[in-house]
Amino acid sequence: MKLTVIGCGYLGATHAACMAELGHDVIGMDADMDKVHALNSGKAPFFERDLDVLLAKHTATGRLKFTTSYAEAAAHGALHFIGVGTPQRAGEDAYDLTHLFSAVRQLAPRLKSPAVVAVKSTVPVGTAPRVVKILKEFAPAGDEVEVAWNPEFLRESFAIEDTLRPDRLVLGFESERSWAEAVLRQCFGKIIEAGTPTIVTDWATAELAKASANSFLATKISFINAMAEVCAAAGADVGQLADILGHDARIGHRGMRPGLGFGGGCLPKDIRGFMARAGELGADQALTFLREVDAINNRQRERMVDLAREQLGGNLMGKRITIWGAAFKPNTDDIRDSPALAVAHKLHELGVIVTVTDPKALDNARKTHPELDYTDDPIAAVQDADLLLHLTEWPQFTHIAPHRLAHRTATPKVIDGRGTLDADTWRKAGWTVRALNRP
Ligand SMILES: NC(=O)c1ccc[n+]([C@@H]2O[C@H](COP(=O)([O-])OP(=O)(O)OC[C@H]3O[C@@H](n4cnc5c(N)ncnc54)[C@H](O)[C@@H]3O)[C@@H](O)[C@H]2O)c1
Ligand SMILES: O=c1ccn([C@@H]2O[C@H](COP(=O)(O)OP(=O)(O)O[C@H]3O[C@H](CO)[C@@H](O)[C@H](O)[C@H]3O)[C@@H](O)[C@H]2O)c(=O)[nH]1
Repeated sequence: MKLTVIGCGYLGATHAACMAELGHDVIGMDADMDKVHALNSGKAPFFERDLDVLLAKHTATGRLKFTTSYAEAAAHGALHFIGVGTPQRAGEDAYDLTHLFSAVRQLAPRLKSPAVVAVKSTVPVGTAPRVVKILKEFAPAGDEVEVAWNPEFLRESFAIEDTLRPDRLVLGFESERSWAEAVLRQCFGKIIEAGTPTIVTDWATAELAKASANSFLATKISFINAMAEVCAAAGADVGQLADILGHDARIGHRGMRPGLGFGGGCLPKDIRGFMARAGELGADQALTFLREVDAINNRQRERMVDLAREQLGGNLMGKRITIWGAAFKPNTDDIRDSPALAVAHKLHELGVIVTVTDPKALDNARKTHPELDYTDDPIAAVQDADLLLHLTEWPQFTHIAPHRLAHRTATPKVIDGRGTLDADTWRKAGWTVRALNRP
């Protein structure tokens, strides 16, 4: 099939490459010329495992190319996925849908023959009819342009795997057995034939599927972090507690790792956007628990700063703290709402000399946080440090032998914010070890 993907960021570039991998003839369209240039030369403009391999493979075969031109995109085939960003509005909880409506507004006048516009961006429930209204008003093909809602559940760092082998496919349409459904079933044919649960539903349910999935995931993380706070107060071990809970198949071990909490371009803004939308719908009471989920999450960052202060004898001013981690989680260069950088920034504000290291996210971090010091080498980073904070659990950090570090520091003290360092080994290597919310 000939199809396009409009918006080629973390989601869209991955989707475009994976659609080519499925055998489709794909044009990715993005407003950012530098991104398009990188993608056309077979390079991802961000770090996602194996994406470069897929991009190089399919830009070479000619099955995948990228453009900044809406005209070129609109003229290429009849299926247009939209994956532009839907960030949080500055100073508000609600979504900023400017990019989405702008993309639809620019695509619409160029749709001269029947087409399907399949939206993947995460949105507040009730957005689909607003997209339809723009298409009806501006697309020459009018009613022959159908809208499908195809929420995306991929996780960064597993983006290709999650796109090609998703847990489920959700396809939302205005009516049963529409042309749009046939088109999307053809597009995802290989995935559907592989036995992927495929749920065909209405627009609103498809939109809500995404908001509620991310709310559940965020709640699970904040639940275990709330338990961690209680464990800390009661002298219990939250690591063992999480393990015990996870053996109950109804709870499960996944997505319940206690620590510094969630960040990234999705969970934080999606729970806030969901609350804002519920408020508009008069259903705000239903989601007040998400306010607490958000508060528990943000509190872990404050607790980390408090623990750092405590480890430094109550005084942060002028101290040197090294932070392992800038990305919001390992195996990505994404620093959107990164818990590690939030802690780094707060410590800097409190007068600490902060040095940050990360295997992939330093370029991004330097742009948004020029106030911090950076170094590529996690071992050199601890030179003369009064305290080391392990805030993003990259395997590169976990694999460093602590005896190689202790003598470099001013005082060999570490706080593990992700619970993945082997405390015994570190203690044997001469370190004072603390973990967030653990005795
Ligand atoms: N990143 C993820 O893991 C993920 C997973 C599932 C869903 N989502 C959702 O997907 C959407 C995109 O997220 P992302 O992380 O890829 O964001 P991103 O910021 O990485 O990418 C968005 C891209 O859209 C482009 N863009 C913006 N306005 C445009 C326009 N008018 N025309 C063409 N291109 C335009 C930007 O240049 C950028 O490259 C969001 O709604 C997000 O919530 C993201
Ligand atoms: O047990 C856990 C699991 C995750 N996290 C943190 O939670 C955040 C989010 O992690 P993860 O869900 O792996 O990353 P994302 O790539 O943000 O993916 C989420 O957000 C995407 C965008 O909406 C969705 O598509 C995915 O299904 C959803 O998992 C990160 O900061 C993690 O460090 C924890 O603290 N404990």
